[in-house]
Formats: sequence, structure tokens, C-alpha cells
Amino acid sequence: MASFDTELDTARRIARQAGDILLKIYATDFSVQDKAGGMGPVTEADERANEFIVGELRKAFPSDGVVAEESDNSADGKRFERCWYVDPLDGTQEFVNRNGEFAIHVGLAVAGKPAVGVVYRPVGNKLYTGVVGQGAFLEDDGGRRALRVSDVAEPSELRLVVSRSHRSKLTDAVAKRLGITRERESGSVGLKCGLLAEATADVYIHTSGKSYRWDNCAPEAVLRAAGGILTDLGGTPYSYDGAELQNHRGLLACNAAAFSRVQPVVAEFARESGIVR
Ligand SMILES: Nc1ncnc2c1ncn2[C@@H]1O[C@H](COP(=O)(O)O)[C@@H](OP(=O)(O)O)[C@H]1O
Ligand SMILES: [Mg+2]
Repeated sequence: MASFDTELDTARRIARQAGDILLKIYATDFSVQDKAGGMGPVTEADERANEFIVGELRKAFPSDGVVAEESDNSADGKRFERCWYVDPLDGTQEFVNRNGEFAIHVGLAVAGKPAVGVVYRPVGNKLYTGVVGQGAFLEDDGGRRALRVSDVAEPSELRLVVSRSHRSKLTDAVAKRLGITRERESGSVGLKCGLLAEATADVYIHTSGKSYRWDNCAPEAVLRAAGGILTDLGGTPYSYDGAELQNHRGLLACNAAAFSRVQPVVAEFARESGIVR
């Protein structure tokens, strides 16, 4: 099995340095623009961190592809066996709202599958890492510890985590059908998957078709490395081979113990709403 030590060390360093870039801008009176195509807000922080991360990855791994949210290089996933997926600021709305719930994602997919992931939350200094098949870790001010998803299997006992800024009625309906009563909100796909990896939440449902592979590549690597599962709402894993970047069929992240009971219920609602066929 490939070790990926160099990839992980490099991604970790780059994510921390990008975190410093974000925090410097976070402390200023930054301005916010609307991205074309209804793709949400964008700030100078997204753009500066994007430029830094892409530049560093290209220097360190010149023969890999790099797909990043604020770059125009969407074909790389198709052209390269190894491709990095970068979200320089996941949770831009939370950055704008100044609640700290935003993260940097640096993920590496090999042959279309997530292999290495770093999700860094600069506010609070929490760094999640994962190498699929080789374990996930959390590094914070308390040190470094191994992560493992929860083993809660009973749907009504699951702790759900949902988007703070992009809630949906469909998620509420699925949660009701499953009998879920415990729920929390968090910004950022990566931070929500981090909460699952830490075993402080058990399931995450994202019903919009408006997220992209840079939202889920690094988070999926961390989650899978911690023993969890991430698929579309129909239960099929996304591939990171560049053929498609948009996650049209939503996202379901879950611990392994509850997945087989949760997924059919989620799929039924998703089919009724036309999100999956
Ligand atoms: N309903 C929706 N409409 C548009 N974008 C959405 C969305 N739900 C989630 N997203 C995207 O998914 C990411 C995480 O959202 P959230 O923090 O709400 O979980 C955000 O990425 P960015 O912040 O990188 O643009 C956001 O753009
Ligand atoms: Mg994002």
C-alpha cells in the first residue's frame, strides 16, 4: 500500500499556511461579491488562499492535476491519474457571518477515489487528516489523536448534523421519518464530516445538487479513513475522475453501523423529490 506520507505532510503544511492567509483577511473589513451562476458569495480570502494552495501543490507535485474552486482547471481530473481537489474556503457564508465555521480542504484522489484528505478549521486550530485505509487523526491545541466514527446503529438515536446556512425541508422530513431528535448545525462540508469522524455526530444529509467535488473530496478521505461512508443520496459513491464536478445527487455521510438502515430511507425521499432516479 502506498504510504502517502509526503502528500499528507505537504497538504497539512499548505492548509495551515492557507489558514493564516484566511485569518489575516478575516480580521479586516473585507468585501463580499456574488459569484456568477448563483454559486454563492466569494471574498478576497477565497481567491488569495486558492492562488496560494494551487501554486504550492503545483510546485510540490508537478505531475498531478489540481482542481480548485476558484480556478479554471476543471479538466484536470480527467487528464491525470492523481488529482488534487481544493476548496480554499468551504463555508464562505460562515466566513462572511463571522461565526468561525469555515475550513480549507485539500484532498487527493487517485484513480477517481479519495486517498488523502486534510480539512483545516483555522478558527479554533482544528486539523483533520485522513489517509484511506491508514487512519484519520485530529490535531488541535490538545495534541493529536486517532479518530473513529461512532457505532450508533439505531436510526432514532443518531445525531444529525446539517448545514447552518443551506438548510432544507427535505432533510427535516427524512429526519422525522428516521425518528431523529438530536440535531446540530455547522457550516462547511468538511467540518460536518470532521464531526462524524470525531464521533460527535453520526449522520449528515445534504439535499442540494449545488455542491462540487472540492466540497467532498478531502472530507470523504477523512471520513472513510475514520471508518465512515460518503455517497450520493442514492447510496452510490461519487467518483473523482473529472467526468463531472457537480454533486447533482446530494450528499449522505454516515457512520458504517447505521448506513444500511439510513440510506434506503434517504433514497426514497430523494427519488420522490427527483434528486436521484
Ligand atoms: N443549497 C445550496 N446552495 C448553494 N450552495 C450550497 C448549498 N448547500 C451547500 N452549498 C455549498 O456547499 C458548501 C458548504 O455549505 P454549508 O457550509 O452550508 O454546508 C458551500 O461551499 P463554499 O462555501 O465553498 O462555496 C456551499 O457553496
Ligand atoms: Mg465549498
